[in-house]
Amino acid sequence: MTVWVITGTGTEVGKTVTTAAVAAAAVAAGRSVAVLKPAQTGVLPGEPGDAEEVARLAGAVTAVELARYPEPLAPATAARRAGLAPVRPERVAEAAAKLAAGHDLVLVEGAGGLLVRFDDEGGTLADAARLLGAPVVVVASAGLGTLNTTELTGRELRSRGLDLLGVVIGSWPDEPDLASRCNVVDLPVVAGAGLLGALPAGAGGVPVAAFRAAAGGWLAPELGGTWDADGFVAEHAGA
Ligand SMILES: Nc1ncnc2c1ncn2[C@@H]1O[C@H](COP(=O)(O)OP(=O)(O)OP(=O)(O)O)[C@@H](O)[C@H]1O
Ligand SMILES: C[C@H](N)[C@H](N)CCCCCC(=O)O
Ligand SMILES: [Mg+2]
Repeated sequence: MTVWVITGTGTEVGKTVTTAAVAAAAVAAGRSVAVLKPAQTGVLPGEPGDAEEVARLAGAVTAVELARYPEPLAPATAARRAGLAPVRPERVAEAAAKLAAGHDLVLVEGAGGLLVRFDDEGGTLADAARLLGAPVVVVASAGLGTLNTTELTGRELRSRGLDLLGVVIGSWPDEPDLASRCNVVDLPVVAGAGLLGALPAGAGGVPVAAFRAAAGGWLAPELGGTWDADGFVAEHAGA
């Protein structure tokens, strides 16, 4: 039973669509998969959250959300303002471990970036990853600005004794600019870990059959796919 924590260099970088691609590749390989979204914010009761979006895109996965809060804010802030109980890292770890007992692969998607707080005591996804002893995948943006946020995230993971599996570019543009093309070389260097995939921009919006058929081609073997980092860099690295 494997647990991977999926964080990002921020919000809207492509964590959900990357989680869905990893789940889809695992399901295609005959593995049982669960996705856990500890704290979903910015959605109302009845609206689909990230866990449901992963299930929609990836197919037969167990989708679990521990709490949801109406305002599109950090979970700690949203919980406080809603007068609702926050999610604690200990509960996240407990829920993930329980899912791991019944699934080959458990994917835990954070909210926003690594240090976004679940609660007002400073509990974060990093604390849950530590409790689980689970490695972490960082989803990063492609363009200018990503080197700083990726290096900061990698340094924080290592300072906490967490294992950084690697970096996935959550949305690779159709027409990558110079910074994006240079970043494919520099991202693994500043992260101190390999580039493990690149999802094409808009991947979350393709028909699900196409998503499931293509997902493995966006991810490196370390994440269950066939994507070749060296070939991608050779094709796109900035001239
Ligand atoms: N089905 C879709 N169709 C088109 N665009 C989408 C779709 N799903 C996501 N996106 C876009 O892709 C980008 C990344 O969204 P995504 O939900 O993956 O971010 P995230 O990192 O998971 O954010 P969060 O911190 O809220 O979990 C956003 O700009 C979003 O609007
Ligand atoms: C609402 C958004 N889609 C995410 N669910 C929460 C992102 C919190 C980011 C907090 C911050 O880093 O400022
Ligand atoms: Mg998400």
